[in-house]
Amino acid sequence: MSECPWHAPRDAAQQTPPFEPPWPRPHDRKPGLWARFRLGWHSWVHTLCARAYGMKMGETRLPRLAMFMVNELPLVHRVLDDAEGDFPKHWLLDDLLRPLIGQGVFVANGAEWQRQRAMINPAFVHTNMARAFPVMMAAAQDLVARLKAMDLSRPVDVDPLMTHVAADVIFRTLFSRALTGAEAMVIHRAFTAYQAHAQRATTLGLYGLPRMGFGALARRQAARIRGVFAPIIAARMAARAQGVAHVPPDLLDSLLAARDPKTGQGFDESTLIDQVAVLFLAGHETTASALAWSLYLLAEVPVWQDRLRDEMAQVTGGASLAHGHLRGMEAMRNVFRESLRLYPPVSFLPRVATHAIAIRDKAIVPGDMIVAAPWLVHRNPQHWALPHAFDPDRFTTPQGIESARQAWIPFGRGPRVCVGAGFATQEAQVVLAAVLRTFRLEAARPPDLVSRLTLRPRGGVWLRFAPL
Ligand code: HEM
Repeated sequence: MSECPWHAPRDAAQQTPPFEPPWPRPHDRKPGLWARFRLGWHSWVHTLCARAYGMKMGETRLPRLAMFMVNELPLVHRVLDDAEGDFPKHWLLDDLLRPLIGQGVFVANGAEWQRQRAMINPAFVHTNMARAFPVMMAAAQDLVARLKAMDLSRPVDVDPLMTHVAADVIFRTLFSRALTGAEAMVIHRAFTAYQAHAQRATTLGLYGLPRMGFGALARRQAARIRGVFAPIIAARMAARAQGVAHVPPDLLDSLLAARDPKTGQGFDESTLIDQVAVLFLAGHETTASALAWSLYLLAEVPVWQDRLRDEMAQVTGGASLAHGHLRGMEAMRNVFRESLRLYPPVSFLPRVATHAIAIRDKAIVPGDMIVAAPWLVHRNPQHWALPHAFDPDRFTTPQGIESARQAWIPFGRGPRVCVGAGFATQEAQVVLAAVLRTFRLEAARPPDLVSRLTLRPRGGVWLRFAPL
């Protein structure tokens, strides 16, 4: 049997030592309350000490909150798989996100969550893979055109470019039109500022301190983001009221047609904007971050760029990418998986205890926060060999496949698992393919990172692009 080039055994010269991309070095000892406040003001992963990465469960007491971090797999699974509703989403998420997404499906709990899901589930037909493929291709081609039009003699920050392409994909899926450059800029800037203000407002709240206007600043940025799509929704609702149908129907149409199975009621305008905001934000911010990190990792390890180009050539035979090719692009999927492992865009999943419960030796009381953190689970040496190293091939070994099943949770797991995982993976394949087929990448400098609502590069991801 001839050897498949992208499953070939690793070339020792190329892979040893494996590349270890930047991550915040942990503290030797758990920082004290004031140090945690100062560090957490910017980014929660910067508060972690070395022991946290291998611990089974940790406890942190803040003035307004007791927080338990679960890191042992059975506990992580118990919290996320929660069938009894013992661990619904924590109010902290609601606090962080309400100005942006109201009480949309991402933060709702219990019967209200079930009602919203029943209403919006039919709309997910628009995120069907074959249907979404041409939309993704069009957005990826526009990205390449934007790159070609730039001055490539200098390093380029791919962070806003990835926000643009990911927001463009979800915008086209929702509204059947491309996102403009001006809209993309508003969204990127406003969301970056929103994350900083919301994080500060919440941190102050957790320490029992006044919010010093950060809540109002966050609300202002949220209004700028919602202002991008509110007029589109209002116009579509007005047209519908006059009997003018949008052809062909898109995700927004399906949300407009959604009905509560019990009452037959649709969404009112403000709740509809909330749901659109959930899909828009959940659907692009995370994917944009994952794409920026994927490009950075590929830029640092050029041998992986070559492997992906070889894989594409093999699978497509040099033709343009078709939906049917994606299945065969396993190395590409593994690069994306590894990027999500190292830099999970949703780095912590906060839940709240609804009743008194003992976990290990901890007595948890109602209202305590229980966190499962993809950031820690993905870097726990008990689950992953060389956990801080970039090694997409780990997903092809029996041990890696088992780790992926148990300890790879970038999309969460259980009843609240991400509904867009397949969509995001396909989108990543399409965008990475379009970039790698056109350019050779080189990292200009290692990026810094910051973890707030999402884990993002700080100060941009600066790469050099050389046309192929
Ligand atoms: C790399 C990209 C993505 C990542 C890493 C990601 C991650 C996640 C995670 C971790 C959750 C669960 C949160 C929790 O348990 O607290 C989630 C939920 C969700 N995601 Fe994603 N997501 C991505 C892309 C998308 C896309 C493309 C869409 C839509 C097209 C989407 C829509 C949603 C929605 C609606 C929920 C809430 C589901 C519910 O609670 O019923 N996500 N996502």
